[in-house]
Order: sequence, then structure tokens, then C-alpha cells
Amino acid sequence: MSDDEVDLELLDLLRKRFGIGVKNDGPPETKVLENAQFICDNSVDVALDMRSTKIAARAILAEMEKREYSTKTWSEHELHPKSRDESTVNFIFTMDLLNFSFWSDKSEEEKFAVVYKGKRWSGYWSLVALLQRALDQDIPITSPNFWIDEERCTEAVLRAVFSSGTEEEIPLLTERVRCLREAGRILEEEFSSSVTTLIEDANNSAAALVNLLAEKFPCFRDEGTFERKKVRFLKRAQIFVADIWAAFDGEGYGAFTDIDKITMFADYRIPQMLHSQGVIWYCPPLENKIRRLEPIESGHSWEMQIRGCSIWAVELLRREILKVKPDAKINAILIDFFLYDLAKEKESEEVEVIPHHRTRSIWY
Ligand SMILES: Nc1nc2c(c(CN[C@H]3C=C[C@H](O)[C@@H]3O)cn2[C@@H]2O[C@H](COP(=O)(O)O)[C@@H](O)[C@H]2O)c(=O)[nH]1
Repeated sequence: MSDDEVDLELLDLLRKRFGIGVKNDGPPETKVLENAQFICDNSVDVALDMRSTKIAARAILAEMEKREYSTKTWSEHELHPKSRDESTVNFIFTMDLLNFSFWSDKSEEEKFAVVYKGKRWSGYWSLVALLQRALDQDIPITSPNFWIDEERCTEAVLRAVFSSGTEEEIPLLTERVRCLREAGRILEEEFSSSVTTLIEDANNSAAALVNLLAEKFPCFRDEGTFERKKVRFLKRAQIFVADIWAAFDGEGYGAFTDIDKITMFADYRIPQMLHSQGVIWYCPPLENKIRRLEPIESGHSWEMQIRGCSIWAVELLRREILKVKPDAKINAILIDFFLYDLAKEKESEEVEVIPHHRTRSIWY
């Protein structure tokens, strides 16, 4: 063997044995979609129905085209910020830092809600409303420096910011305050208290930005274990990137070269929609637990299966849509956003759907 052949043999041995010389400078990946497929392939309590998925894909495509659903729809929402500047970046970061667990088992009248601009906002929209309300009152609630300044940003000020228009306070208030303080400290230590610096550090890669959030911010590190394997959902890290992409219409801070790597956001609303369309099925014990509004603890196998199968279901919907219309300007984000908005419309029309599953956590 020549010297070169010996060297190559040795390098191959070292690479196999110690990973030496293996430059993992391939494109950044979040692993969320591959983990979702792994969960779905190994789920025994949650299953997808391909026939319904094909039917649902055609209905979703038709309705999205009819509404001309696009990134622009994001800014059309009454409460979402419209300016394409740093203030909107900070607003979205604050919002997606706290975008979790609004559900309540109290009645419509009693559950946590915020009255703002003459309307009563609940769920996700209660969060957007209370942030806008604080800004109207000149409370700089979307500034990371404010979150770590305990002289100005006192517990009393925060209680006022999150104050409810009903008897019920916002769920997990203590955890929300902890998320703000922690994120403010990390932004100061690593990103000169600037969210735009954080975005710029990802070099226009959506996957890199998701991974950076999960790596640097524990409160974005939304992961679990399924069949003894670590699985990543990264719901709020991903919806942060998606909200930035949509709010900036794919330009400026929203210009990502790999935005289609972002998956559906594994929350508690979309699985409901997927179930009502026959795309997702629950085994009888699980369905009964959900219909009885009984809690499923965070990290339970059933929760992993609901979240993983939902992510994979939206990927299958996306593939079916592109089979029907290869040039459709549609990705998992827009399908997801559309399904969420549809869920809220059906809720207001009081269309009978299975209840959402009850897991209380800061992850979604
Ligand atoms: N998968 C997914 N989950 C979403 C959203 C949104 C709102 N996104 C806005 C931005 C663009 C869209 O057009 C929407 O207008 C909130 N959530 C999650 O739902 C739950 C709140 O439910 P409820 O209590 O009923 O409001 C909670 O976990 C929250 O994190 C979404 O889009 N996708």
C-alpha cells in the first residue's frame, strides 16, 4: 500500500473510532421532523389515517387558496404588530417566550381573559392583548433590559401587566416571570441584550436560529423522551422563527434561506383540528381521558405521541398538497397557522370538536 493509501486507511479508522476529522459543517438541522417520524412510527396509542389525510389536504389547499392565505395574513390580525423594525422583533420574542398554556377548565365567562380595545381576548390573543396594553401604558415589557431591572420591573408591575379581566389569573404566572428574567439575563450575557443580534448570529438560517434558542435558553429547550430516545419538539423556538418570517414577509429579519425546515408547532390546538378531520386517531383509553378533561402529565408517552404524530401529520398534509399542486406556495408553517386560525373560527361558531388534551407546561 502507498503512503497515501495508508494515511487514508488510518484517517478512516480514526473517523470511525473517534469521529476525528469529521467536520459537521453540513447544513444545520433541528431533528424535530425526524424525531416526529420516529414517534409516529412507534406510536401504539395515536395513529394517522392516510385516507382522511388525503381528503383533508385537498380541503385545506382549496380553503387556503380561496382566502389567499400567505405570510401577509399574519400582519392582518388586529393585535399583531405591523411595523417591520426592531420593535416588532422584540414584541415577537417576548410573545413567543410566553406563548404557552392559556387553557382553563373554568367557564367562558370565568376563564382568564384580557379586555383590550373594547374586546375580550382569551387564549393566545389574551397574551398579545396584554403586551399591547402594557406598551400603551408606556411599560417597556418587550425590552430585555427591563426584564432584568428588578428596581423598575417589580413583581407589582408584572402582576399589573398580566392582570386579568376575570377572577382567574393567567396560568403559570410565576413561570412566565421566570422565563422573562432568565431570557433577559441570557440576552444580556450573550447577545448584548439584543434580539436582533441573536437573529443575526444565525446567519439567515431558520434551523440554526431554532438550535441557538434551544442551546442558549433553557425555557425554549422543549424536548422529551420516547422509547428511551431523546425527542425534540422545540415548539416555541420554531413558532418564534415562523412569526418573524411571517411578520417580515420573508424579508429583512425574516429572510431565512431554509424556512421550510420549520415544522408544525406541537401545541394543544392543532391536534384537536387534526382529530376533527379524522387525520389523527386516539386509542379509546386516551380518547376517554381527553373527553373527560383529565390531565396528562408533561412528558407522558401519550403526550409524546400526540405531539409527534401531529407534527408528522402536518408533514404528510404538506406532501399531499404538493402532490395535488406542485407549485403551491405552502409549507408546514402556513398549514399550521391556517389550522390554528380555523380552530379559533370553529370555536367561535361552537362547532363540536373533541376537547384539547390537558397538559400544563411552559412548552406550549
Ligand atoms: N400550532 C400553533 N399553535 C399556536 C398558534 C398560535 C397563534 N399563532 C398566530 C400567528 C399566526 C397564526 O395565524 C395565528 O394567528 C398560538 N398557538 C398555541 O395554541 C395554544 C393557544 O390556543 P388558544 O388557547 O386556543 O388560544 C398555545 O399552545 C399557543 O402557543 C399557531 O399559529 N399554531
